[in-house]
Parts: sequence; structure tokens; C-alpha cells
Amino acid sequence: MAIVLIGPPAAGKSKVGKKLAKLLDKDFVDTDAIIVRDHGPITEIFAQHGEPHFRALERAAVIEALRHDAIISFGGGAVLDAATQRDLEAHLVILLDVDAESVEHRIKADGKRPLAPDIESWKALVAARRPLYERLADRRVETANRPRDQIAQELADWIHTAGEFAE
Ligand SMILES: Nc1ncnc2c1ncn2[C@@H]1O[C@H](COP(=O)(O)OP(=O)(O)O)[C@@H](O)[C@H]1O
Ligand SMILES: O=C(O)C1=C[C@@H](OP(=O)(O)O)[C@@H](O)[C@H](O)C1
Ligand SMILES: [Mg+2]
Repeated sequence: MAIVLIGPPAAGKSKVGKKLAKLLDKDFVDTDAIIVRDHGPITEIFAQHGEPHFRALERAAVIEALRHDAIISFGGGAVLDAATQRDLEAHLVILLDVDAESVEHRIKADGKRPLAPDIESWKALVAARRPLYERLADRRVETANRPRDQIAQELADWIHTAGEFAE
């Protein structure tokens, strides 16, 4: 079983996932990193081939990632795929969440998300996905105004206590 981090763009899935993997001494896999490794920068994929093509590459990255007994950070839209939604039933799924006010400066700071270049598009994207994120998650963690180390440590403690992650 893998531990999968899902949630809105810039919630911290990639950064917290990496820290969590270190704390649990597990491998770390990021679906966006697989896509970039095999196909180049995400902004270029969106610009040259559009979102449906990106989603197809992302589905393949999800299949590869879920083969690993690892901490896996999904891209924010990976859960839109129906087959991925079904696959997640076999794994521990954690929703890293954040509100619009807190995420605004994070988005401005990196500016590399084609579907959420500004806070208004982020809000619309996340409002549409929120029911899906909540339905798929076994646990939800708020990340606003909290350091990433603290979030990762809380998750590691919970996973150990719950004993839900087979060693
Ligand atoms: N808990 C946090 N507090 C403040 N900034 C954060 C936090 N988590 C992530 N960030 C910042 O938000 C941006 C997105 O983080 P990232 O891990 O790439 O998110 P995701 O993978 O969910 O899109 C980065 O610039 C990161 O430094
Ligand atoms: O929400 C989305 O649709 C996307 C989120 C991004 O990943 P992060 O959630 O890691 O930023 C990346 O996969 C791509 O830009 C599309
Ligand atoms: Mg990410």
C-alpha cells in the first residue's frame, strides 16, 4: 500500500511528501516529476499539446507511481481520472488542504502552474474539485499557517500510531 498526497495546487503535496518520506524512511515519488523526466516541463506540455494530453501522461505516471511502496505526491488534477479514483481505494489517501487567502502568496511566488496562474483561477479550480478531494481522502490536513516540517511530523506520527502503513 502507498500513501498518496492529494489536494489543491500549492497545498504543499510535493514539499511535505518529500519530508514525510524521509521521516518514514520510504521512497518518494511525485507524478509531476515522472512526467517532467519523461516528457519535459509541464508548462510546455500544456502549451504545445493541451490539458487532455497532459492528463493522459499523468494517468501513466500515476500507474507507475502506484507500483511503489512509497510516499506519492500527486499533481492537483491527477484525481480527476476515473480509473485513478478507483485505484486510490487500495491506498491511504491524505488530503493536504489550504484556503485561498493562505495560498495566494505561494502561487505568486512560483508562477508555474498553467491552470492556476492567479488566485481567481485557483479558486474556481479548487471549488469544482473540492467534493472529489474530500470523497477520496482518508484524512484531511490543513496546511495554512503551518510549517511544512510540522505537517510532515504530524502525519508521520499519525501513520505510526494508526499502524495503517504496512512496514
Ligand atoms: N506549509 C507551507 N507553508 C508555506 N508555504 C508552503 C507550505 N507548503 C508549501 N509551501 C510553498 O508552496 C509552494 C507549493 O508547494 P508544493 O509542495 O510544490 O505544492 P503542491 O505540490 O501541492 O503544488 C512552494 O513554493 C512551497 O514552498
Ligand atoms: O491542479 C492541476 O491540475 C495541476 C497541478 C500541478 O501539480 P501541483 O498540484 O503539484 O501543483 C501540475 O500537475 C499541473 O500544473 C496541473
Ligand atoms: Mg506538486
